[in-house]
Amino acid sequence: MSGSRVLVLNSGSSSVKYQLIDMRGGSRLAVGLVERIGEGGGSRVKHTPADGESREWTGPVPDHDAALKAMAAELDRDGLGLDSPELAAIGHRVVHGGLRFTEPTVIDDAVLAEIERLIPVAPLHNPANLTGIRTAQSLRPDLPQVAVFDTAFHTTMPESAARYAIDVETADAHRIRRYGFHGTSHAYVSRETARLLGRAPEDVNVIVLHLGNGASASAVRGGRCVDTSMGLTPLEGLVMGTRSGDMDPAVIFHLMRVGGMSADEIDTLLNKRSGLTGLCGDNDMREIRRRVDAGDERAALAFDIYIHRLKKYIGAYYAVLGRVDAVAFTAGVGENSAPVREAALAGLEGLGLAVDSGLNAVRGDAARLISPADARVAVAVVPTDEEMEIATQSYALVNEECNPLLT
Ligand SMILES: Nc1ncnc2c1ncn2[C@@H]1O[C@H](COP(=O)(O)OP(=O)(O)O)[C@@H](O)[C@H]1O
Ligand SMILES: CC(=O)OP(=O)(O)O
Ligand SMILES: [Mg+2]
Repeated sequence: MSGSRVLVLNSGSSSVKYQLIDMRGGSRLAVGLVERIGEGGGSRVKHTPADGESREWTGPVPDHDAALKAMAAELDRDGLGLDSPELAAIGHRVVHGGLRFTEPTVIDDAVLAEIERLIPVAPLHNPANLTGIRTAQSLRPDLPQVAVFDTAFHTTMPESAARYAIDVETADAHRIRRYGFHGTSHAYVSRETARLLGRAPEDVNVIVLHLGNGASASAVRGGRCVDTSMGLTPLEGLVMGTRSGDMDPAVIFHLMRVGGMSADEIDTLLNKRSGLTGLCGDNDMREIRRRVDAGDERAALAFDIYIHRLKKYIGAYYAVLGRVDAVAFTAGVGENSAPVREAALAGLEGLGLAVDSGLNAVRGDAARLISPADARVAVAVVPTDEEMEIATQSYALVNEECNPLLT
């Protein structure tokens, strides 16, 4: 293998994020985002080459295939086209890998079929991931395509955390268990937190709070995940932008029997019209905080419900781990919202958890501590970098596959 560049694709339900990374030195040659895919003329493309101005346009991007072609055209304009011999691999974030995929995997027809089979348990994500892979294959059929699975990091969870307390035969027949998601981020952030503390990951217990549009918490003991808040699908756990997180499953029967709703309608309700959006009409934490500060009661209640759930998980994972060295906040909300971080830990001084309000208010892109100097448990803001992690894992895998001494 001669090339040293990896293109990373993170295809979501209505967006594609991409980065072209040179693995010699780890520099990002281009970073881009196609969002609001399929929303008529309202799609937006933003492309930033490392050595040039950002380009931004809005216009029709009808589907994920078109989004990837728009990305390819933007890369071409910078002389970074997909036909470059410098490209060593394309790395794809794939959300659901079931139990089969515990490691990054070179994609072949059997891998594609398995990702497709898992669509019912990741209906918002796996279809977009598949389109990303198929379009990338059509653009560069000769290049290794690598899948890096959100579920992989969580496969170390013990059965006591991974199983639901339902009839074992029924669960096994349908492979119903807790898989967990955002694993690439939880792995990266827990490792970076150990580095920030100047300790080996094997010696550190961390509660990672990945708070983006989708949100999940995990308990990481010595670098291995022992529990996480998402389950069979990315619907369980924390209150999210548009997803409900935990609730009594009987709500679903009630909505069917008494509310006359179909399974598909309830699926849409819980995945797309719930969470912060369902509670107050907004899913963006910036807007919610603006409304809270202006005295909006619905936004204030939505914020309180979000924080209450988060605090419950922090307490639960404290108990699961027994000893906690650090709590790490990451992703869009975790990295940027000082009010969320402060409220989530308020009143937990008895657990050794506290936030220094001066440090918490400082903005920045680097991993940093926000707990008081004498705190028993470190509290950190650790920006996640799923793309670099996917690129690193993909590049390592294709190099390994090319090394005759290793095969
Ligand atoms: N400056 C900010 N302050 C508060 N929240 C923010 C800020 N910037 C982004 N966010 C939140 O982060 C969310 C997006 O997080 P991100 O991790 O990018 O999500 P995803 O990867 O799921 O698209 C937004 O919906 C918004 O709620
Ligand atoms: C798994 C998941 O919820 O991903 P995202 O946060 O990208 O929607
Ligand atoms: Mg994300």
